[in-house]
Amino acid sequence: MSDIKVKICGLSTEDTMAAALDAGADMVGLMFFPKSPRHVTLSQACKLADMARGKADIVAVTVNMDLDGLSRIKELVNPDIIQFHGEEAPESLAAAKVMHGTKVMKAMSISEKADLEAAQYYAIVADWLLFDAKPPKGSELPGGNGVSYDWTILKDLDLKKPFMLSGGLDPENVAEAIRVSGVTAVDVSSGVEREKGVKDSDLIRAFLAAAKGVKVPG
Ligand SMILES: O=C(O)c1ccccc1NCC(=O)[C@H](O)[C@H](O)COP(=O)(O)O
Repeated sequence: MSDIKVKICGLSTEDTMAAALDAGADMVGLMFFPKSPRHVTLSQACKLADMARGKADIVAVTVNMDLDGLSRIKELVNPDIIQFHGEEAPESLAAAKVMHGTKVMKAMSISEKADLEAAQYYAIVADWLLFDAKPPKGSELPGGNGVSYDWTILKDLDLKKPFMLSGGLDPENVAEAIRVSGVTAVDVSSGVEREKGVKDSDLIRAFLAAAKGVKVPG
C-alpha cells in the first residue's frame, strides 16, 4: 500500500508553506500568473522555495509564459517542476525541458471525457499531467477556481505517465474523489483557503490528513 501524493498550490506565505511541508506535502506550487490572487514576486518565491528545497518538489505555475520569463524563474527560483497552465503546445513543453532541465507538468481543462483525448500527446513529453476543471465562464483565471467535474471519467485512464486530479477539492471531499476516480495524486488551492487567495494552515493540515489517509495499492 502506498500514500497518495499531494500538491498544495498557490502558497504565498512562510507560515502556510511551513504548515504544508510539516504535514507532508509532496509538491508545493508557487504562482507566477500576475492576475492570480496567489501570485508571488520572484523574491517571495525565492524565500519560499528555499524553505521547501529537498523537502517537497517546488512547482512553478505558469500560464503561456515566454522563454525569457521561464529562464528568469529557472535561474532565480530553480523549481523542480514547471507547470504549464495555459494553451502551451507539446512542443513548448519539450523546448522548456531541454532548455531549463526541469521536469514539466501540463495542466488540462476538463469538463467531459472527450477533453482527455489530447492527454496522450502531452504524455509523450510531460512528466506529469494535471486534470483540472474547466474555468467557469467569465473567470480570468485558467485554474484555482474551486470548481469540480465528474471525477469518475478518470477511472482506468492509462497514460504511462503520472497524473493528478484537481478542481474544487477540499478536506471534506478529497477522500471520495480519490476513491471514485482511482487517482493516486491530487492538487488543491481554493479548498485550503479561508478566503480567496488566503491559505489556512489548519485546512492545509486537514486536507493532507484526509488525502494521505486513503490507501491505494502500490
Ligand atoms: O490558482 C490560481 O490562481 C491559478 C491561476 C492561474 C493558473 C493556474 C492556477 N492554479 C493552478 C492549480 O494548480 C490549482 O491548484 C488548480 O487549478 C486547482 O484549483 P482549485 O480548484 O482552486 O483547488
